[in-house]
Amino acid sequence: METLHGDEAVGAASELPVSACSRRLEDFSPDVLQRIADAPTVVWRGPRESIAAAGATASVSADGPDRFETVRETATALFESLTGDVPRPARPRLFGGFAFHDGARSDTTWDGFPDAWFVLPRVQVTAHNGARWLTVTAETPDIATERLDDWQERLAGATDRERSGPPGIVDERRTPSREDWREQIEAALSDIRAARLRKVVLAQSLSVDLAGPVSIPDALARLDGTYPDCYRFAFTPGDEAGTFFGATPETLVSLTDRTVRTGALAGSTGRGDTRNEDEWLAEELLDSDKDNHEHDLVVEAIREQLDPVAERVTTGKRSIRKLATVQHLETPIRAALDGDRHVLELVEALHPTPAVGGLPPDAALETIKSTEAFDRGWYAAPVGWIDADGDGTFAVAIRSALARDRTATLFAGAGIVADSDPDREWDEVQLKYRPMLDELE
Ligand SMILES: C=C(O[C@@H]1C=C(C(=O)O)C=C[C@H]1O)C(=O)O
Repeated sequence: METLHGDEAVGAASELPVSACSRRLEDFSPDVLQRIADAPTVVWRGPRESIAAAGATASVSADGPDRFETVRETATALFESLTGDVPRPARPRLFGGFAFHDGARSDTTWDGFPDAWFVLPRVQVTAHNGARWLTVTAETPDIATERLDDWQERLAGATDRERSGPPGIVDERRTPSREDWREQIEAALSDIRAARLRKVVLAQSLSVDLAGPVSIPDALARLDGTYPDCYRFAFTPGDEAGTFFGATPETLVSLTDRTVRTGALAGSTGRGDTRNEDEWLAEELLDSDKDNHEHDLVVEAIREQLDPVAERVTTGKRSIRKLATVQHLETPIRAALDGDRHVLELVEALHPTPAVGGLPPDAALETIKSTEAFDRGWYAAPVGWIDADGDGTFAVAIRSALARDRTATLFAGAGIVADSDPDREWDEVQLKYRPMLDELE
């Protein structure tokens, strides 16, 4: 495996010949690869396609503020040296993600997850529109063909097994405590009143000890059922790193050719126990000045980032996005770009949107860093894929957890604006833990 780091990455990648080949597969269970492959592994499931991948023909990691550019340049060089004819849905892609902050780490929770890490998998299984493909990459066409035969056999030979349930939680630690949270929110509110901030998204972390290890394939299978229109993802960069997984409703950006799909998702309430209560909560959210303000800031910021690179930016109708435990205000945003751009240029411009960061961006990031007593790592940061055309899809990695051995760390946050109430925001964060907690307890 070729591991490329920082500045060396671009030169090394362009010298690396890579061959890809692919074959249609008959029926097999989509989570087989995850169960039988060693790290690194990746799972990426969107509403329209489902991908599992393993091994590394090449990988790139980068640190610091240049991490987007390093990955973009390395990816471009790597794809230039890629040969082989593969049907579009099965095309080889680089999968990976970024850390939320570009500064130094404040603890060891995220060891094994660089500030940026992307992998060109050796083996990739793609399900799209009812068809399945096995794609492999290798240093030479001969090795690729051998690998294709080998993996086809291994996948066909894997037997089904019983699914396990959630492992169960034996202990938990919350950061911050409820009291500290109140103080943090009050401090943010006073910055908002003093006009130093307009909005800041403050997060919490919940570390749990488990009665046993989590089965990520089984957790994802359950998340598929509960969150079919979310991005379900799992990244395991190495043996020791653990797995960062989740089911996020939030698209950061999806680029196909010159068409950008994104959206604002901000402003939250719970789900009702009855249909009437649920509708009442939705109406209240649609009418809430506080939530509409919180949401407007996100729409405005995304439009502002896209305007300089777009011929046209269009904003759709604001509506309610209902998820199993929360409902959000959502506005779809589309843009037609004024020229060819790499998806990572857009990722860099958009991350973090005020849905997970705040406004003004620098003041909000400083507040987050000085307030949160844990490292966000990859939480609320971009995760997704890039292809040879520079297209790709990135989601915002919320509703997520980092699982390692018999522990897991969950993360969730809430947007603080004038009129936010610390106790309501606390409750909102607890609802946002639910998707991951339900997989653990
Ligand atoms: C920050 C999170 O969610 C974000 C914050 C929201 C809000 O404050 O209303 C809603 C959706 C997300 O954009 C999270 O789930 O951790």
